[in-house]
Amino acid sequence: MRPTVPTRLSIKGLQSPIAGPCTLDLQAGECVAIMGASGAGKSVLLRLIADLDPGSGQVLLNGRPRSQFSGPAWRQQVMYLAAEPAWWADSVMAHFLPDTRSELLQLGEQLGLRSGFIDIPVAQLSTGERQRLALLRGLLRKPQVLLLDEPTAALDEDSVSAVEQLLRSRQQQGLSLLWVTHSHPQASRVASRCLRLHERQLTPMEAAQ
Ligand SMILES: Nc1ncnc2c1ncn2[C@@H]1O[C@H](COP(=O)(O)OP(=O)(O)OP(=O)(O)O)[C@@H](O)[C@H]1O
Repeated sequence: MRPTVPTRLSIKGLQSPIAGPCTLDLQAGECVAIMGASGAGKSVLLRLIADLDPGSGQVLLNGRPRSQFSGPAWRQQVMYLAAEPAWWADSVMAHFLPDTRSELLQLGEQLGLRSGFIDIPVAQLSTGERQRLALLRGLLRKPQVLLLDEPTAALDEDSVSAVEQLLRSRQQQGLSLLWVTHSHPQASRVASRCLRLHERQLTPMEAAQ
């Protein structure tokens, strides 16, 4: 008998005036891609799941309702990574805990960030460098679910591969991903299932179309 994979995130009838009602189960270590036209509501849906926008319906993490978490505790576990990440200080390290410095350097190298990136003011990093840095900022907080909003939109091919490889290795450790992308090839590379958001509803689609 195959071992049962636990349900990591369970979404039931989640909706706002813009998206839903949506229902979806995400298993531990699973990646589900979400596609859909510009303006379909993909970012809104991720923000609803992260409890960043008001809505109704149920979201559970490992069977525990979101209502039992504080907002910050929920978002540390079910983390939204925006397409345009926010920065609140000039220095890179101000966005990370001091004891994560060596892991940050090692992961930065793995993602192809230039040497010394840690000491460069955030504003002087390129868009693609900041996008990778935002991903590391999220990963180093050890969430159980990452809600990824076009995480490789600003990246060259090699960096896209490096990001996909790093996330795949985290999935093997149990991290679950909801991955918004406009790229069918990427959806078929990274996801076990692909859903389309259209007219407020999520429907299954073939990843490779
Ligand atoms: N806070 C908000 N209040 C009102 N309308 C909003 C808000 N945020 C987004 N919208 C609207 O909701 C719709 C969906 O926006 P959303 O950003 O989720 O689209 P998307 O599918 O992620 O698009 P893209 O692929 O271009 O990033 C858009 O029409 C947008 O203008």
